[in-house]
Amino acid sequence: MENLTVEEALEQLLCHTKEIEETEEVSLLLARGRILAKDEKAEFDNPPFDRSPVDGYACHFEDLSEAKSDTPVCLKVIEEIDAGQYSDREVKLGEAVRIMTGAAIPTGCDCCVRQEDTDYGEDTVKIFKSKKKWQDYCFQGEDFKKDTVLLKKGTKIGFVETGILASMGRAKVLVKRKVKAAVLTTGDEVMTPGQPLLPGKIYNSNQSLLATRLLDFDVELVRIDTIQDEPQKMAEAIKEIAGQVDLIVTTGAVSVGKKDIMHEALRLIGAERIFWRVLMKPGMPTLFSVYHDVPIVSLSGNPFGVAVSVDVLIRPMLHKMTQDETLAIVHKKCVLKNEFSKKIKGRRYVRAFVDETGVMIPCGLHSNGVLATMAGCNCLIDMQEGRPGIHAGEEAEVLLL
Ligand SMILES: Nc1nc2c(c(=O)[nH]1)N[C@H]1C(S)=C(S)[C@@H](COP(=O)(O)OP(=O)(O)OC[C@H]3O[C@@H](n4cnc5c(N)ncnc54)[C@H](O)[C@@H]3O)O[C@H]1N2
Ligand code: MOO
Repeated sequence: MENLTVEEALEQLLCHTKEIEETEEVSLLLARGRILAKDEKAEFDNPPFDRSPVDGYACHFEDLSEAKSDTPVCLKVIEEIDAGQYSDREVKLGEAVRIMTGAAIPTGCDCCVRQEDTDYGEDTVKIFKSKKKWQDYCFQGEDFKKDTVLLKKGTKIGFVETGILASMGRAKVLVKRKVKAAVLTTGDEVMTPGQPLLPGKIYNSNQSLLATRLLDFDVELVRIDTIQDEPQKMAEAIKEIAGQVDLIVTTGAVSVGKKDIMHEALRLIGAERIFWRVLMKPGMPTLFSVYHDVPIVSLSGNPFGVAVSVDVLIRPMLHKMTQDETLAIVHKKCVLKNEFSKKIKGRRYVRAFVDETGVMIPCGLHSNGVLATMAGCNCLIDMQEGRPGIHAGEEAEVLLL
């Protein structure tokens, strides 16, 4: 297949993408960003006991009905219970316990009084304020009740979820295994940053850009490499890594030049060629193949093409593999704040910045080989074919990055 629309290309990409079924247990502090592999149900009430929300005294509300600042009620203090301690003693009418925030309230008590409303007494205490039944009193299970599903399978674990899991007593958590991917860039003209630049060369920006974006999507990068522009070398690299990954992404060498070696490399290993060329700018010459059930997405070499294709084409595949809802593409309609006067021949993605006031296209060059003007951008404007440019005040379809 050739010259597919973005939607047709996505259909093919997703048709060759499988959900990851394997799970693994990870310790809670390493669970950030992972996807829960099963529902997490509470095995006990939390808190597991009635507790005091104040530093003060626990007692019977009935005893305090007449308590006022000028006519305090005096109660006998029978015990002190600090947080972490537990008492079996029953508190009777006329009695109180000294209690600290978070400590278990003993039986008999039905309210707590903050110490500022007392004389801080040790053996007896004067209380200057009346209370309602269960006032300043936290019940067992007010956070969660035994047998309640607190987190559903498929939830992405963030700081709140790790807190909830910890309060459930989990030291380890069952999560989906991460997607494993390899990033292979081509180009005899590219050099690894950090070396002095030689004539005719440029630095390899695709590798870092792509690897970082895949890390944003919580992908485990099993191999990141630069391969010479020789079909045999690329063929070997793909063969070597295919058994260890769920996805291979390459950049460059997919067009029609003499050194566009991806076509030959994939032929050499007998990969099934699914499609070539997607009707979009940038990223038009994208080539998609499958080798031993592993999808290989070969993106064009232009860095802006890579930046667009990783979100437009690869992100939906990762969404399917992980079922991570945060990877679902979000489209929004926004008002354009400035002008993009180029006539749109085919479908085009334009770098832009969106906020609550609208969407703004950066000035400077918008060529597919130009990455620098994308700095600070947080979205792409999805411009449909045939649109005669787009003007300030018009509505634009935005894809959030
Ligand atoms: N005669 C034709 N020429 C071209 C066509 C065409 O249809 N007929 N299509 C053009 C389009 S559109 C694109 S996109 C490019 C795609 O070419 P490739 O995907 O084969 O990519 P390369 O030629 O390898 O590289 C393109 C461009 O990007 C630079 N590049 C490559 N890799 C990196 C990297 N890792 N880091 C930074 N920059 C990289 C490379 O030096 C080139 O400048 O083909 C057009 N030509
Ligand atoms: O499709 Mo290419 O990335 O237009 O320049």
